[in-house]
Order: sequence, then C-alpha cells, then structure tokens
Amino acid sequence: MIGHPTPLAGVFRIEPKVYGDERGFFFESFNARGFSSLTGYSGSFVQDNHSRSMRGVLRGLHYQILQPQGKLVRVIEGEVYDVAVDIRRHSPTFGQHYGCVLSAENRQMLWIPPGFAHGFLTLSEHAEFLYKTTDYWLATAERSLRWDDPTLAISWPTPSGVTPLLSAKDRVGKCLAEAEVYEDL
Ligand SMILES: Cc1cn([C@H]2C[C@H](O)[C@@H](COP(=O)(O)OP(=O)(O)O[C@H]3O[C@H](C)C(=O)[C@H](O)[C@H]3O)O2)c(=O)[nH]c1=O
Repeated sequence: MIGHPTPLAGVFRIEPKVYGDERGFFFESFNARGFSSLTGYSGSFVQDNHSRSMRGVLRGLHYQILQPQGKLVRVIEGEVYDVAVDIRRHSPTFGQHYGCVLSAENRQMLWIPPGFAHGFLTLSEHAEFLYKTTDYWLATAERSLRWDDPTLAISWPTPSGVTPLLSAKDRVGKCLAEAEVYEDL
C-alpha cells in the first residue's frame, strides 16, 4: 500500500496494492503491520462499521469528546466526498480540514487518527461506507460539528443550492467556536 500524507499531520490517504486478473481483483483492505509502518499508529481497532447512504446524504461532522476514535474509512459501493477536520486545540492545523473522494472505483482509504471530526457527502446514487474504529462507540460522548460552519469553509461538492440530507442530530451541529474540542490530543 502507498500512503499519501495530507496537510493535516497524522491523516493519510492510503492506496492499497490491487491485484487484478481475469477473475476480478484482490487487495488487502487492512494489514496491521503495513498500516502501522505507514501511519506510525500502533493502536488496535475494536469496531467495524458499515453504513449505506443515498445520493445527497451527508453524515457528520462527528466525533466523540470522550473515547476519541481513530477511523480507517473506505467505500465499497459508489462514491463519497470524505472530510476530516482537525479539532485538536493546540494543533498548528486546528480548524483546518482535508477532503478527498473515496470510491469503490479508486479503492482509496483515509486514515483519520483520534483528534478529528469526520463526515462524508454521498455523491453516487448509493454509497456503502465501511470503517474501522480505534475505540468503541460512546453515545453520550458523541458530538456534531456543523457541516456548513463558515469558519471551516468546507467546499462540499453539493449541487448548487441543494441542501444535503442530514440526520436530526446533524441539523443542530455546533460551529467550531462553540464546540467542545480536544484540549489534550
Ligand atoms: C456510530 C454508531 C451508531 N450506532 C447506532 C446509533 C443510531 O441508532 C444508528 C445510526 O447512528 P448515526 O445516525 O450516528 O450514524 P452516522 O450518522 O452514520 O454516524 C457516523 O457518521 C460519521 C460518518 C462518523 O464518522 C461516525 O463514525 C458516526 O457518527 O446507529 C451504533 O450502534 N454504533 C455506532 O458506532
């Protein structure tokens, strides 16, 4: 696999080595030794998640203020625009984001270590989204940042004038200025 550093320290876009032949393809979607060597992260993953979304759904921007989760995310059907936002108060890139297209076609993954809010916009008719997390879900610690917080200035590739489909929780996300952030990461 090839790791592409991003402007956010610790966040990597990962291209797996894909073996194609007349039957189809094979690739290792996770290899602990290779992942640790590439990212420098040696923690374990404790949960695998899978969501399916229809075009226009935006899930995020989410994080857990306690038990912060690292996430290794990928798409196995369709295409999404995936975004990580640095919410580590003392980080030189605090408030900055990185976004990229993840798709079944490009087979790319994004590694987002603990310390970031995460979300994605569904670009295809449907998208199946898989991700590994480094800590367990803790509902009481879940927080949402507004997807359209002007201070984040995320250029979501939404069709002009179309508001994404959001969960009730995401419709009342906080702007970064009012949100709880990571003081110790
Ligand atoms: C996250 C999670 C949720 N749930 C339950 C809680 C709800 O009854 C249902 C849907 O949860 P929610 O609407 O929070 O799902 P998403 O909007 O996809 O949330 C995720 O969206 C963005 C992309 C993220 O990065 C987070 O991992 C996660 O917050 O699944 C669980 O049982 N376990 C879990 O780990």
